[in-house]
Amino acid sequence: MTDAIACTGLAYAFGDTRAVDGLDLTVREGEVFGLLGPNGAGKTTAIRCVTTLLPVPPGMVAVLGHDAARDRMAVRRLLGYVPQQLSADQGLTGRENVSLFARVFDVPRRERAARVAQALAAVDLTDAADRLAGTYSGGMVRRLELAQALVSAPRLLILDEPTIGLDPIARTGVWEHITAVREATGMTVLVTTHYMDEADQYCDRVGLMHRGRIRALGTPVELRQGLGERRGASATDPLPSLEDVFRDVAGSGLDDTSGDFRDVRSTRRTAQRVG
Ligand SMILES: Nc1ncnc2c1ncn2[C@@H]1O[C@H](COP(=O)(O)OP(=O)(O)OP(=O)(O)O)[C@@H](O)[C@H]1O
Repeated sequence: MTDAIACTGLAYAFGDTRAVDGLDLTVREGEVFGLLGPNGAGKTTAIRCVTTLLPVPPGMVAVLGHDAARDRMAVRRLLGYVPQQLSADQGLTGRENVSLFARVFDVPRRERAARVAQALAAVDLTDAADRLAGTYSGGMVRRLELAQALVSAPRLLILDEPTIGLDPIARTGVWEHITAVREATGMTVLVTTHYMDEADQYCDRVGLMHRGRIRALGTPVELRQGLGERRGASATDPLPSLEDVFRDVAGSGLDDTSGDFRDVRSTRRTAQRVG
């Protein structure tokens, strides 16, 4: 089976900052894969390389068998992307927002209305579809963005911190919709999150990224058992949490020196606008 994403020695630098530094990563078709890591680990940069928004040399990134450098348009057609920054226009209704994406992604004119309605229904926004997005709650806005990404029926859905700034109930709502769409369509989902409990509950596999590379990879249970064994825990001891694994891998990455001004500013701005 072709992998949904294959990154081989992926590297990307902003000046002297090596944001992604030799990333090897395979995401299998049909799985929900969580990319975790402290602020500044390189998650968003890696995602932007996969989505072709940042240019990479041939051979570093393939999406469903298409090289991101050689076959950029094919890659773009296969994926739906919900960035950290909000992409919905608050002056348009939910339906208008999704229709705009349908046009941009060349959904055939005859099918457009039905596909827009289907995408809105998939995220439970049918009743609110004709209200201005500016009147939506934070959770509804995130679901609307999910509908925008789904309307082109992508085979790979990429979500950068889809639940940031949401309350626990809205977070659960977003995840339940992601899970339901994945089950209905079999699409692959790559998601970044800082919420370890979400990764533990909803991701089939997770990769912990630190300083531009994957430092641990596996199912949440495998990673938690692995840490338990390294600590010499007995079979009856409770498993360490995914957060313990994260601290073990990222170590100093979780102290006050992780990330920089830009990271804090962008995270706050996103959280404020969603919340
Ligand atoms: N446009 C840019 N210009 C300069 N440096 C950048 C730019 N984008 C990212 N960086 C730097 O690259 C590194 C990786 O950033 P990136 O946003 O990929 O991390 P991240 O893991 O997504 O972080 P977060 O969890 O805060 O979103 C950081 O040191 C960041 O400051």
